[in-house]
Amino acid sequence: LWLWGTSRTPLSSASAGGPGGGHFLHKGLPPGPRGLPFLGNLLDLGQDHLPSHLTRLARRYGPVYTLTCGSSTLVVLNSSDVIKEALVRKWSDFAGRPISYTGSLVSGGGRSISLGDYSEEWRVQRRLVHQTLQRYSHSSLQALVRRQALALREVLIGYNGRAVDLAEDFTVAASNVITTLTFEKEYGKESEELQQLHSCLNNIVSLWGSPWISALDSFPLLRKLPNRPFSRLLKEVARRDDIIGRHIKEYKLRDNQSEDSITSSLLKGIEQSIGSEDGVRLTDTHLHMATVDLLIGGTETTAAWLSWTLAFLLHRPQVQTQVYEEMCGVLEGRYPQYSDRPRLPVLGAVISEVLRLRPVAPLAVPHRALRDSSIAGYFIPKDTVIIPNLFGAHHDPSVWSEPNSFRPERFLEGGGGRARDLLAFGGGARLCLGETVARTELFLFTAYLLRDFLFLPGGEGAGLPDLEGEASVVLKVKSYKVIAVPRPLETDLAVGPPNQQSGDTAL
Ligand code: HEM
Repeated sequence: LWLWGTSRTPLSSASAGGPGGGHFLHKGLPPGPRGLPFLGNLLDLGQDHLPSHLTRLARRYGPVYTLTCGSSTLVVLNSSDVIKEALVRKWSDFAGRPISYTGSLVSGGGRSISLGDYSEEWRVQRRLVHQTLQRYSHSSLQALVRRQALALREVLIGYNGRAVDLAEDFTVAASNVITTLTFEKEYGKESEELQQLHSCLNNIVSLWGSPWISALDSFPLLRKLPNRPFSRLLKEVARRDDIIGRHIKEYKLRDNQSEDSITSSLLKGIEQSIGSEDGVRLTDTHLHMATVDLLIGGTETTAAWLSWTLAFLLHRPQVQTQVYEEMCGVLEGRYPQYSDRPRLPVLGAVISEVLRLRPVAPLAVPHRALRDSSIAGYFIPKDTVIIPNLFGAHHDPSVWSEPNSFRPERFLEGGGGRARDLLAFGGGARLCLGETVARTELFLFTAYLLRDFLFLPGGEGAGLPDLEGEASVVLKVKSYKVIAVPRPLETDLAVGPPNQQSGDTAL
């Protein structure tokens, strides 16, 4: 069950009909599966792998359908056409976030970028962070990611060919990119400070996806009953605020603050907004919550994507060889730079295909209709919650041939895959704020890893990773082990991974 927030959409009496035998909820709203009295479609929304379940419902009810849950009305979008119509073409109608009781408690009263509703204050906060990220991307981002990629290389060499789960190492690498961006701090894997920060942020994300907490938004009466997961969530939020508050305080006291860090840029923005006449006044809470946004949005996502990439490459080792050979041919022994992308199309195709098959934020973040509007000709009343099912759009058989197979070649010339139908970062006013950072990381981390190591399934008789994964707010691969064999420095193209499996991997 996801956090939908509360929609105030009026529900009129239901009447049977609509494609796939769905029922109509509100004059003009898209039809959808019939729900239970009072509970609505709670059972659908409580499914284990929700993105897959919503995708299956789309086969029956079409690319746009309605679900209800308590007092919430949700419209689920399942194709790239309808998602682009709502998020990009009609962005100003659908740029809101659900008004949510629990969301407000975890986001400093809605002052975070990801959960804050669309407002002038939100726009200024988002613009400041975006501008700083763009400036940083032009100046220091590559060097920062390269440093982390080389640190990761040392960690992998230290494993000495042992079978290991790399998920935590990927988290440390991605997290160091963000902590450097925000308050110029890097950590080792053993750092207690880092462990505390991560356990706290991870707990918040997993509790946030828990049905016991989502239910508080859809069924307000439940707020009066004791709720242990909710009490834990509030405790973790207090711990998070304490840790981040301490970091910001330390940063403010430092003499040598970089002009480019998000914190110094936001501090300047706050100062300026205090004297400005446009009525927008940013506060320390905006700075605090923007830091939380970047840490939560920028760590587990990138780390999960790296784990997915290795998992798929273990299933199709010949693709790993192709990427390696391509780099050997183009780079002549040097490490890649971001500007090498056009000359490394196979690597680019792998990145796109993993983003397609496993968009790590599979249902994006719920949107809210700011006014009455329409999608695909259906009437969408103000305050309806909109769920962009990116996972569903990326598995749409009318757009992607063999949608369940890992086939990077579809993104090579003549392969038929259209990058414009990829929506892993969302779109419009709520487009992922860290897309540039993420794309630099995906490219450089993957290129460095595949240039320096041959990855093999972990240990004698080890099976290949499970590719279904576990879907919560972030879509993660189940834990698996891998062996990283260092490549010879002088590239030997004759040596590639053993051909364990040929042909496409049907997932
Ligand atoms: C593979 C990596 C990533 C993917 C696939 C991804 C995807 C997404 C998606 C789908 C959304 C929701 C868009 C919507 O609401 O329609 C989002 C929002 C966001 N992402 Fe990312 N993301 C990634 C990495 C990052 C990184 C590295 C950062 C930070 C540096 C970041 C920061 C954010 C923030 C702050 C938002 C909220 C934007 C808003 O509400 O205006 N993400 N991301």
